[in-house]
This record gives sequence, C-alpha cells and structure tokens, in this order.
Amino acid sequence: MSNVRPTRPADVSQRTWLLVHPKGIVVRREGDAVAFPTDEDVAQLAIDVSGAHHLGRLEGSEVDAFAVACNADVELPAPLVVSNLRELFIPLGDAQFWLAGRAAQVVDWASTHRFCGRCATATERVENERCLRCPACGLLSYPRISPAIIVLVRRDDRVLLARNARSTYGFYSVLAGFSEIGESLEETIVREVREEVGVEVTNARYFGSQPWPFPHSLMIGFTADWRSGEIRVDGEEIAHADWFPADALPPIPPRLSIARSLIDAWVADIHATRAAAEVGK
Ligand SMILES: NC(=O)C1=CN([C@@H]2O[C@H](COP(=O)(O)OP(=O)(O)OC[C@H]3O[C@@H](n4cnc5c(N)ncnc54)[C@H](O)[C@@H]3O)[C@@H](O)[C@H]2O)C=CC1
Ligand SMILES: [Mg+2]
Ligand SMILES: [Zn+2]
Repeated sequence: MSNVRPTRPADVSQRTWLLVHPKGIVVRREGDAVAFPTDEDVAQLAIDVSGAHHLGRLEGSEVDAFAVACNADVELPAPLVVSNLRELFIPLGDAQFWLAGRAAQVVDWASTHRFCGRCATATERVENERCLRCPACGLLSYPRISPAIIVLVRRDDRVLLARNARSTYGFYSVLAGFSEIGESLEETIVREVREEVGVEVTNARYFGSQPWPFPHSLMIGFTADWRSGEIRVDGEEIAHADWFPADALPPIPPRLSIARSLIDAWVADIHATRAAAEVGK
C-alpha cells in the first residue's frame, strides 16, 4: 500500500470503498468470499461520500481506496453486510485487513474531531494532509495514535503469560500497556510489568511493531528478561499469570496479533537452542 498523501476523491478509474459502520466494516460477502464494496455498490446506497478519505492506491493496481462513514441505519442490500473488523483478518488477508484498519482509524478520527478541542469551532479539512484545522484559532488535529508497548518476558526457559481479567477470549498473552506522558518506551515496559504482575525486568530489546486499530493503538513489541520479584497479579487488569515452558503453553492469541508473533518467535528460539545443544553433545 503506497501511503500517498490523501487527496479529495480524485476522478479515478476504479475505486474500492471502505464503508465504516458503527458496528464494523461493510463488505460484500458471497459464500466464503469477502471483498470491499465497489462504486456500483456505493452508488445504490444513500450515503454521502463527499467527505471520503483517500487511503491510497492498492499495491500494484489502478484501484484507489476511499474510507467513508456510514450510519447505523443504512439499508444494505445483499451481498453487502457489516462485519466486525477482527473477524475480517482471515477472510481479507493481511494487506486488505490492515487497509480496513486504516479506514476505521481515519473515520474514527474524523468523527471525533469535528469541533476544535480548544474553542469548539467546526474544524475544516487541510488540503493534501490528513489533518483537521480550526479556522478560528488555528489548532491542528492530526489522527490520534496511542503508543502501547507489548513485551514478552523470559525467565530461563520459561515465558511470562497472563490472562486479562476483562478479556472474553480466555487466552493467555504477553503483557501490554499504553505509554504515559513523559515516558520512554523502556520506562513504560518496566512500569507496566511491575504494575500488572509485580516483577522487575531488564534488557528490553525491540522486536517489531503493529498498528492496532482498536481504536487507535500502535503496538511496539519488545522482549525482556526477568530481573527480580515473584508474580503477584494486580487482580484488576490481570486475573492470573505464570511462567510457562514452550511445550506446555496455555491457550494463546490468534495469528493476527503481534502478541502471537512474539510468542511464536520465542518458542522457535527455544527449539533452536535445544537443537543446537543436542548437536553439541
Ligand atoms: N495486538 C496485540 O497483540 C495486542 C494489543 N493490545 C492492545 O494494546 C493496548 C494497550 O493494552 P492494555 O493492556 O489494555 O493497556 P493498559 O495496560 O495501559 O491498560 C488499559 C487502560 O489504559 C487506559 N487507556 C485506554 N486507552 C488509552 C490510551 N489511548 N492511552 C492511554 N491510556 C489508555 C484505560 O484506563 C484502560 O483501562 C490496547 O489497545 C490493547 O487492545 C493488547 C494486547 C495484545
Ligand atoms: Mg495492560
Ligand atoms: Zn479553535
């Protein structure tokens, strides 16, 4: 996805539409096939596309993607349906899923910054930049992105996994937390792990990152090592946590998340270390 600077809906040959509904994303669902609505689909819906946000051109195609909000009461003729964003990861595949995530974040930003946060004047779109400007006091509102660390903590050949008290999925995962004002990411890691499970960590190393459009997080992944302390969960956010060996893991998150990538990479590391030790015998 070339992240071209957004322009107004250009008179492009082909457009694909990301219709962001309060309950998810509108897609064409025909059997197992899922696709984004076409110009023809959108033309038959009574929605105003004048404020559409250009998301960029789909890799290697002449198709330009546009995001626009649609109301909860929009009538959707078959095969158009509303799908929860997370449920679209498998049917859409990576590139299209993250495009839908980008659409959800752009529409969330535009719908929550219609008025200036300083003087309540209606904001206006800035040409050629994803920004809303207040004509009265000049305040600029760019899309909100909330940095959140996510960290896999190791202790010898075990990993710290926790079950979130609020999660309905029931799986165990690595720890995560939003950065607070004035913190470095390394400080967030130490604070969040101390707050959530009561142990001290060291040796934080960058792993990778991932946009997380629920609604506007940016996940920054790290590994770290246990330094001291025994697990004592906070009981509010974390219901249970423990140290798990690679061959006896509890239920873990699906492939969509960087949490799963962190865990998979650690398991692969453990197996490679064991294999090397076998060879060395
Ligand atoms: N992609 C992945 O693998 C994973 C993503 N996540 C995401 O990471 C983010 C942080 O995870 P949590 O453990 O929930 O955060 P956290 O441990 O900082 O606690 C969440 C609390 O932070 C506060 N909060 C909510 N939105 C905030 C924001 N934008 N900035 C600052 N504070 C905020 C609220 O009080 C909320 O209860 C969430 O968006 C969560 O969905 C969490 C685990 C895995
Ligand atoms: Mg957390
Ligand atoms: Zn203002």
